Amino acid sequence: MCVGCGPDHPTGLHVTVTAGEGLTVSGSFTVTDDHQGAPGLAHGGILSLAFDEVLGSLIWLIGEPAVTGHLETSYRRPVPVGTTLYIGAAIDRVDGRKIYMSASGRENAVDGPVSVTASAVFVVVPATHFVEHGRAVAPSELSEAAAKVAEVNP
Ligand SMILES: CCCCC/C=C\C/C=C\C/C=C\C/C=C\CCCC(=O)SCCNC(=O)CCNC(=O)[C@H](O)C(C)(C)COP(=O)(O)OP(=O)(O)OC[C@H]1O[C@@H](n2cnc3c(N)ncnc32)[C@H](O)[C@@H]1OP(=O)(O)O
Repeated sequence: MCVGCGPDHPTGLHVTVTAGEGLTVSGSFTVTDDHQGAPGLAHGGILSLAFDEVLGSLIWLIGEPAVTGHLETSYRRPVPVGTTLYIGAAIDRVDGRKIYMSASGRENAVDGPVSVTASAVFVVVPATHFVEHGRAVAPSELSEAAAKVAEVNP
């Protein structure tokens, strides 16, 4: 039910992500009427969510739980409803618990015009972060997340 990636979320972004070379991932999502801000255009906050999701996926490559500390988004072109945004993201450097990342999103093709760029600092946290700070969750929810780590990064 993740609003970014959950396949069963009725109005979520349904972002899909694939690991690339080195510490990179590529993701995509299609902007629907559920993601609209101004008539016919994607809401900027929704686009920011898409970047949080794709950037967040990078943590599965290094196998350490981390959360978004800082996320900065630049909107360079309006993104019409119906667009598929192709987002490439990379870990630029790691400094202690801080993971510096960047990403860019292109319109309708991996080499399409750049619509949005973003940079972020994720901060590594203990796995207990999610148990201590979240609402009570069924153990299966956490084990499904842990299984996702194993699937990507055996
Ligand atoms: C491998 C096993 C995995 C098992 C996992 C199990 C379950 C996982 C379950 C689910 C995960 C699944 C998916 C997640 C995917 C998508 C979600 C997208 C990501 C998000 O949507 S996630 C939600 C939004 N996010 C938050 O909800 C964060 C709230 N916040 C905090 O929880 C704290 O605020 C925290 C932890 C950030 C820091 O707190 P803290 O006390 O631990 O850290 P501290 O202050 O000691 O800082 C240590 C160093 O980070 C620097 N630093 C700190 N804050 C910074 C900032 N904001 N910007 C830049 N740098 C910052 C300091 O400057 C210092 O740097 P230095 O060491 O150089 O001095």
